[in-house]
Amino acid sequence: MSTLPQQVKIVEVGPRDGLQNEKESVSAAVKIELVDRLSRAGFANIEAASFVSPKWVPQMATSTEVMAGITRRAGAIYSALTPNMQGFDAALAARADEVVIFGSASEAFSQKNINCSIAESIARFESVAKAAKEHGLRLRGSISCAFGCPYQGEVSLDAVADVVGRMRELGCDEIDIADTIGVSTARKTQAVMLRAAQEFHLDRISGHFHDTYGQALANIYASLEVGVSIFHSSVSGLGGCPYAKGATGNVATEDVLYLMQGLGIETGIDLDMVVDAGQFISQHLGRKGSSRAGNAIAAKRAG
Ligand SMILES: CC(C)(COP(=O)([O-])OP(=O)([O-])OC[C@H]1O[C@@H](n2cnc3c(N)ncnc32)[C@H](O)[C@@H]1OP(=O)([O-])[O-])[C@@H](O)C(=O)NCCC(=O)NCCSC(=O)C[C@@](C)(O)CC(=O)[O-]
Repeated sequence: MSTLPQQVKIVEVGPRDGLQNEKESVSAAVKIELVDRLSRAGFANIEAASFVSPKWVPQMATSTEVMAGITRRAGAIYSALTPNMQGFDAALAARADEVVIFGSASEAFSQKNINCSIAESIARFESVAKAAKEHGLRLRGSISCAFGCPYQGEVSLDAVADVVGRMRELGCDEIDIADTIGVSTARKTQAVMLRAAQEFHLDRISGHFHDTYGQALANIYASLEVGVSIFHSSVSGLGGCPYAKGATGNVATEDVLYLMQGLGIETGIDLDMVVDAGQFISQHLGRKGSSRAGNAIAAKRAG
């Protein structure tokens, strides 16, 4: 049996990846309350904002207000997506601790999501990366469609490795390997992670899994087996990408925490408080949350 990491970092992406796809506008006050609840639950890293064009993703238009209103937990990292210098300047002004440049391993998705080719996106990210270093901000690179693309289908291991290498050259502190449309399965996940690890430090690679085909937890376990120790998840399983039709939410944080608890892997996060945060946002959105563990724990509490 392979040795699993003793502790992992869970990056909570619900306030950004989770909410960005909601059709009805969610007020800044609700987003702030959500981030604050997650901060109190113990997350060391929360993706709280996205400084993208409001014409492209209207739900994220309140990002400045959200960043100004949250109560920051000492030492925690609050991240924001920044596709270009306009986004970077806004993130800097909003006191983001980490900026996220987001590219793709698929040419077709790159065009749909950020309106440029992969090569153009890397050129655009250069100035963002340089500015992040100058201002002492952490820099994260996110690579969409590393396991498959809704527009072009297959994405090769070499295509993923190429973008990982480019993100490394830009000076990323962490690189996310994202299954945007949740199509991967366990062995494929391991192959992609191991290929990415030929280009970048394994302990700074994160797995970002959507649960569209119900494989996210299996993919996380498979990633643990090959030594990945950073995972993204979304409270209550919120989410989807506006430019990946049919993609469902990220893997639910409650489910990931329940898995880690069972495996005896330390996360530093209070599962009960995350369940409460999940109930809070689900009630606000007027629907039942999609975390299996979250719903089971809430039902057990209710007797
Ligand atoms: C990248 C652009 C801006 C290019 O969009 P563009 O139209 O090519 O950009 P442009 O430079 O020509 O600017 C057009 C307009 O957008 C404005 N603009 C330009 N930049 C900004 C900015 N930063 N903030 C606010 N406004 C901005 C700019 O000011 C201008 O406004 P106008 O003059 O027309 O009024 C656009 O394509 C965009 O915003 N895309 C964002 C798409 C997005 O947010 N997708 C979801 C996040 S990625 C994701 O979810 C995947 C991930 C990370 O979770 C991992 C995974 O699961 O795969």
